[in-house]
Amino acid sequence: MEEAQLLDGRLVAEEIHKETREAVQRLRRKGILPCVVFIRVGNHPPSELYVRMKQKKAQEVGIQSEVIALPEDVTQQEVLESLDRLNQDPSIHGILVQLPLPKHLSEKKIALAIDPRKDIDGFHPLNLGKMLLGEKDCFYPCTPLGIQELLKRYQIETEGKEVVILGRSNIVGKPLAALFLQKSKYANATVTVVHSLSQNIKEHCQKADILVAALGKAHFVTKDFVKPKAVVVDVGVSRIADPSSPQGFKIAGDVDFAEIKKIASWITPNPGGVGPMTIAMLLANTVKAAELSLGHPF
Ligand SMILES: Nc1nc2c(c(=O)[nH]1)N[C@@H](CN(C=O)c1ccc(C(=O)N[C@@H](CCC(=O)O)C(=O)O)cc1)CN2
Ligand SMILES: [Mg+2]
Repeated sequence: MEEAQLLDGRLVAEEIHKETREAVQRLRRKGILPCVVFIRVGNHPPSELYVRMKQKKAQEVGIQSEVIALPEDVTQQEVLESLDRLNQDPSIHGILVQLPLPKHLSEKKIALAIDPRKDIDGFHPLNLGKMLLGEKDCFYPCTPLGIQELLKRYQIETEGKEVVILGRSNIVGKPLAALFLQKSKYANATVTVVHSLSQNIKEHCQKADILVAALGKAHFVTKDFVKPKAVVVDVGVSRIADPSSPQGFKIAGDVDFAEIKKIASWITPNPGGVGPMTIAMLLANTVKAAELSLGHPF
């Protein structure tokens, strides 16, 4: 059997960044300079890396950005005060608080404190609710949006397909299920969400035409989970020990790529699949926020 073709997230993300750069130029001609603020709390090396990556890409597409690095022991009140100030500032279009947060901070209260019109992560309950209803004048979470966009750019149809999602996180599994259920192009799927308390996990996965692994367990999905010719999307990232690498670790996806690429029809590499798409959609959402600030309230 032929090997799976790659769903190249890096390549597609670059295409999207190019479109974003053009949109930024159009906004600049109208006197709007899109601007995003990234808030990071404490010292969490992966978060530091992801925020740096976001900032670098923002700069490349012409979006102004600022990072606010708050100490590990910042209080909930101080975070809320920073958000309040950013909400009030009309020169700022997008606000993002990098997750995960230290235990003493409430992700829920923080998501709720971001003005939904600046919530480029799409984590505010208003945006999540609107997404569930299929509204468009809102923000969808970037990883689910990136997965759908990746399938779209490779013209992989989802209509009527069995989509199985492994993992029910608030930032990937749950919103992705809502997205694929919509009555729209690159949705209209039959969606199953499988999680740690599900029974017969492997059997559910074996039925998938499109299998999305988002549980964060290195190489959990082995080839016996995958139907021949299925489309496999690998979201999870784990850092696993690797004495041969200078950092002492390497990135491992949820999927056993080497084995599954022999039976799938399409597969995302990891790294180089969903991750870059997440950042591309984030900057696209930032442009959307700047466009909405031109006077389309929601
Ligand atoms: N506020 C948010 N927090 C988090 C989100 C999010 O969407 N909003 N998602 C993840 C982390 N994340 C973005 O923030 C993210 C993770 C990974 C990548 C990425 O491009 N990874 C590279 C590999 C990089 C490496 O580790 O060496 C890849 O997949 O190729 C982008 C974004 C949790 N927090
Ligand atoms: Mg889970």
